[in-house]
Amino acid sequence: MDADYLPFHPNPSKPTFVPPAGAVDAHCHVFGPADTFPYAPQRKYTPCDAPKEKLFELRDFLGFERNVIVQATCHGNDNRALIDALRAAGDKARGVASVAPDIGMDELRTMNDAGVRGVRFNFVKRLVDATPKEVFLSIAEKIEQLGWHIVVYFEAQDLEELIPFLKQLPTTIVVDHMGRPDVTKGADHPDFQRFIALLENNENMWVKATCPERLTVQGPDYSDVVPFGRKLVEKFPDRVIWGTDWPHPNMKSHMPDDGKLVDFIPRIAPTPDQQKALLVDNPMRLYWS
Ligand SMILES: O=C(O)c1cc(C(=O)O)oc(=O)c1
Repeated sequence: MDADYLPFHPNPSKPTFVPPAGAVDAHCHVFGPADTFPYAPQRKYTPCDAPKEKLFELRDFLGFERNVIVQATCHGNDNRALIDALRAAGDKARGVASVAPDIGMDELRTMNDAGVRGVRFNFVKRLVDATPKEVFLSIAEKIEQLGWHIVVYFEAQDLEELIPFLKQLPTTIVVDHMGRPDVTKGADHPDFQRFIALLENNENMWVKATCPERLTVQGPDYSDVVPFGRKLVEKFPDRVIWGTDWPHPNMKSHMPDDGKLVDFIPRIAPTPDQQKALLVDNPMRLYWS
């Protein structure tokens, strides 16, 4: 583990908010264990181990029933830890993989049988080296045949340049972590309004109302992130999903208490209908239908 790497919270608090029956933690990861599933040589960080057993324990403790496990960049295109976790969870988990452009349809079908339903395209420069757009487009063509979708992780300042590429993708697209807005600019700032307009004009684009702990500048009550999450839930009630982002890679300012992250949900989705759509209906439609 990197010297300055913060491990996940050792004893998260029990949330006050009780998720509705069938709730899905729709963005989380498994790391290693390194002696069984080594981290990728080309990784840009070395995390602590965060095995599937700990993820499933947290799922039950927080009151969720299912996970969508997203391949993290520390494992590169080696999805073995993800597949292992999916096979252990059976119908309680689905996955989003990271694949190389030369992957065959047989291997994709095997991943689909294990519960993979999407691939991830990462544009965050501190996490990955750039991938040529045509490489991503060739992967998109293959996974479209399986009915999979594409999760995209980018920073707000890169959005403008990415829009033409995003419009070329033939599948549903799910944007990680609210598109990482600069919360100091406020939810009415043109930057976030442009992101809202992009989703309004592209019905195939979904968004994750996740990671207040990464976006806040005020600190662990995350109040400066509430307006952003609430706006997305109000504008896109049937295209928004939520997740813990456990085990929270690369956190520097603090390590979030996962119970407190769950208590963030009613602040951005105040009504039971919004909570059911965010936590059950939307992720079930995207990953279990
Ligand atoms: O902001 C991050 O550092 C981060 C990294 C990864 C990953 O390494 O895959 O995934 C995330 O959802 C967030």
